[in-house]
Amino acid sequence: MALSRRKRRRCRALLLLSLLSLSGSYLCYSLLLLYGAPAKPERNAAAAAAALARALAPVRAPSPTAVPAGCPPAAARKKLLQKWRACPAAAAAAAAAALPLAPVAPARPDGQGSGKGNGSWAAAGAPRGGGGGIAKRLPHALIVGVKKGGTRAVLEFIRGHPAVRALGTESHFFDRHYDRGLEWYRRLMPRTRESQITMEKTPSYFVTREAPRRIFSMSRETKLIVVVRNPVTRAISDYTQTLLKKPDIPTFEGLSFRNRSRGLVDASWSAIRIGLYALHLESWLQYFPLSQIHFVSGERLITDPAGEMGKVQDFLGIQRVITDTHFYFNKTKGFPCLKRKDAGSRPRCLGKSKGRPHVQIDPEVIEQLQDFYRPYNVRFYETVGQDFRWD
Ligand SMILES: Nc1ncnc2c1ncn2[C@@H]1O[C@H](COP(=O)(O)OS(=O)(=O)O)[C@@H](OP(=O)(O)O)[C@H]1O
Repeated sequence: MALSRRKRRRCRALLLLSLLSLSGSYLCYSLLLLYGAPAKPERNAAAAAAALARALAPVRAPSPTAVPAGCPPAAARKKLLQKWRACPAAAAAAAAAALPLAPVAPARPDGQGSGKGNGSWAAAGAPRGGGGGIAKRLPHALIVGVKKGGTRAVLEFIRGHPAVRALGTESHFFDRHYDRGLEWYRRLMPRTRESQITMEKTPSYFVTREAPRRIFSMSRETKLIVVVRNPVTRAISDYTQTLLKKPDIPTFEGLSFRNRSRGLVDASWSAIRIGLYALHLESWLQYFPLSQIHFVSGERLITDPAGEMGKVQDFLGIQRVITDTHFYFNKTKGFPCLKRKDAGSRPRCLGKSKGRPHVQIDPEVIEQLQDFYRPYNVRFYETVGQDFRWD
């Protein structure tokens, strides 16, 4: 009798155990079904391609249908831009939703990258190569453009931050030297602690078709900075530089137009082509969400360097260390310069090739080019959710 009671107890225990294991398996399967559903990257990629094609096809006559869901359509350009400013989160969300791969950096409320000081850099983007101590690491953030936008100023200003180390020269890895391999690239970098950000700037990346894919394959977490400037002023700056190197080149007007009287602009000339920001941005948005790209206004960088650099620091997720106290306006140069660090050191202005006088251009030519760029600019403002006021 006592034995059969023991047997019964054992049976009950066994029954209980089987029930528990069955419930456990059921719970696991439910969780798998709930969260583990495989993504459909091909469909997302196709949707991204379609969304981008829709957004960029009517470059000459921007259509309000390009406004993402959540932002009411508007007919007038000004209104359209106001709407975008009113719902930047929707703009960022639409851009992110159209992308083939999920964004890594958390979106800021203004749709411009990660939140201010949101934890250590290492947490936001693990350094690659070299372990935890002082080592050369692949860049976490890149200034990818644009040529003559003010990229040197941004790099020189940000490298004054103790959490940033930057390569001083342009490596041209992702456009000219990609075949040398990532290890070659890494070796070019300055040594950093794990908590520091490694940066590099090469402005030609922005217009290099393969650059977004290559940078993405280095790390999808790479933060991208683009310094943009009125495309007409940028083109004149670019031309001024070329003219100094090759004084025999044709005039700016001659290179800008295929037929000036008919207003046919030659967009195959690189000085003009680089300024078609909306078109170049298309390639980047196929790989990176808008929240991972920060746009610096080249104009505000001159009038309010601390303000623009504050936003760059927020984007990088580092403390606002570079502030008003770091800058002074150098009247002789006509540009902001970095203050002396101590009484013995010299104030630091950028070199002679930065902020030089431009070649004089006929105001009518400037107006024609402004007209040419206007729809591209509008498309660019719409895509990034910011009005750079180049008109
Ligand atoms: N603080 C300060 N000092 C000097 N220059 C400044 C500064 N901030 C922005 N800029 C503008 O930077 C323009 C050069 O842009 P980049 O550095 O991107 O040129 S480059 O592509 O690396 O050649 C340069 O263009 P130009 O004025 O045409 O020379 C400047 O207008």
